[in-house]
Amino acid sequence: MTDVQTPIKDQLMTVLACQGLSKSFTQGPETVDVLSGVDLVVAKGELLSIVGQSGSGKTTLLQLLGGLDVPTAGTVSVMGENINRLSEAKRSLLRNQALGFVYQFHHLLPEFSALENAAMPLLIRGVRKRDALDKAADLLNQVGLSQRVKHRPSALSGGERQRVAIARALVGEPGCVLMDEPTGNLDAENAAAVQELLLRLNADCQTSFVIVTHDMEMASRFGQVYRIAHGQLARES
Ligand SMILES: Nc1ncnc2c1ncn2[C@@H]1O[C@H](COP(=O)(O)OP(=O)(O)OP(=O)(O)O)[C@@H](O)[C@H]1O
Repeated sequence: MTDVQTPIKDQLMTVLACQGLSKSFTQGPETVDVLSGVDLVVAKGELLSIVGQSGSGKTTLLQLLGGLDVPTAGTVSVMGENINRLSEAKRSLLRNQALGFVYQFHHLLPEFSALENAAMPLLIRGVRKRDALDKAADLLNQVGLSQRVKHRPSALSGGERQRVAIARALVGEPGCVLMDEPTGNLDAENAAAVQELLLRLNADCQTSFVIVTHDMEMASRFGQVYRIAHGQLARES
């Protein structure tokens, strides 16, 4: 289903969009309005970073954009499909094919190796195991983990686990990758290598990136900077 309010040209170019997105959390007698009517359009090949104070709603927005949480109001569309109107099975398929994720908790599968974890989106998609593992090995190499492919998550450091999650997010060549503090746990050298990899993929494959970061230097390298404050998302001038 396509969004009838969006012109055809924009639909073709838009990989991810939200309109009037609101989210409130209720705990006991208190309701907190975290997001209040957020609009965002991510075009194919666009690099975009989101900054804001701790607790301002950055992670909440990424969760909603990735279809991992349900908005109180508003819509999220991925490749023109309103994800909250899809069945769970169709939403999972669309997420697998169109999006990559690096969230703060990396959700690596503990019983699988780094290589298998990184290959997981392709294995789920039904890609031949040998091809999936080869592609995953290439990405792990690019994030500096070629010596750790057989390790399980429990035998990896926090930064290494983060890099496995980055390889997993990129392995399926999604149209758009959502990243929550992707270099937060990394030393300067590895953070720089990851940034270069993301920028290269953006240039070579037209991958779009939405990156939440506290690092203003990284934000400024990642295209347009948006700031969340008081439930609103605004472009930094
Ligand atoms: N499941 C939940 N139930 C209740 N409140 C929640 C829930 N998830 C988030 N919140 C609240 O929503 C607000 C925004 O949280 P969020 O994690 O999106 O902030 P953030 O900008 O990502 O912060 P940080 O930079 O510290 O990671 C916070 O005040 C948080 O307490």
